[in-house]
Amino acid sequence: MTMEQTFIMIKPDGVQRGLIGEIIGRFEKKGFSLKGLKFVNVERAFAEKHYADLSSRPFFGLLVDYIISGPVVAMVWEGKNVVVTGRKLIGTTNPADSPPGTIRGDYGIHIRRNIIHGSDAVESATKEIALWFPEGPIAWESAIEPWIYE
Ligand SMILES: Nc1ncnc2c1ncn2[C@@H]1O[C@H](COP(=O)(O)OP(=O)(O)OP(=O)(O)O)[C@@H](O)[C@H]1O
Repeated sequence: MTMEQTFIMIKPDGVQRGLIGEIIGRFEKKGFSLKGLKFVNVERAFAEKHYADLSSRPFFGLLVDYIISGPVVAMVWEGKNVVVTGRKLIGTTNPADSPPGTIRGDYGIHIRRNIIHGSDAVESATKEIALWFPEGPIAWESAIEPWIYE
């Protein structure tokens, strides 16, 4: 069975605040499967490419400054409806509108420092995974899959 994949990034504030384990734990405990993981510092040009769709927005420069301000955790997660469900685990862009129980609702306050990124559609997930993981995700099958899906 080919499963949907999404690109998830723990932003520099999430790393600095010690939320890596918490965030990975939420995706893991939900039943999603980790298919790629790297801890990296990104260069300005790379961050601009990742956020190219937002280049005309007034906050673009500060967004790029923020993303390159410290290391990030780049991940590929796999599972049924992982793009949409992953965004639900994350919450809405502004943490103030994000209910408790979501990652941004539980841990964020400021609209830019919202801890985590998740692809917003299957097509952007494919693009972002190719950008961040040109070598391709890791192919493996989790032994607990039969306990998560029927
Ligand atoms: N009005 C704003 N002011 C400042 N920063 C913003 C604003 N809107 C968005 N951002 C920042 O830019 C990022 C990308 O914005 P986008 O509209 O794609 O939101 P998102 O899809 O919820 O977030 P992401 O793409 O990071 O998952 C946001 O996560 C946030 O860090």
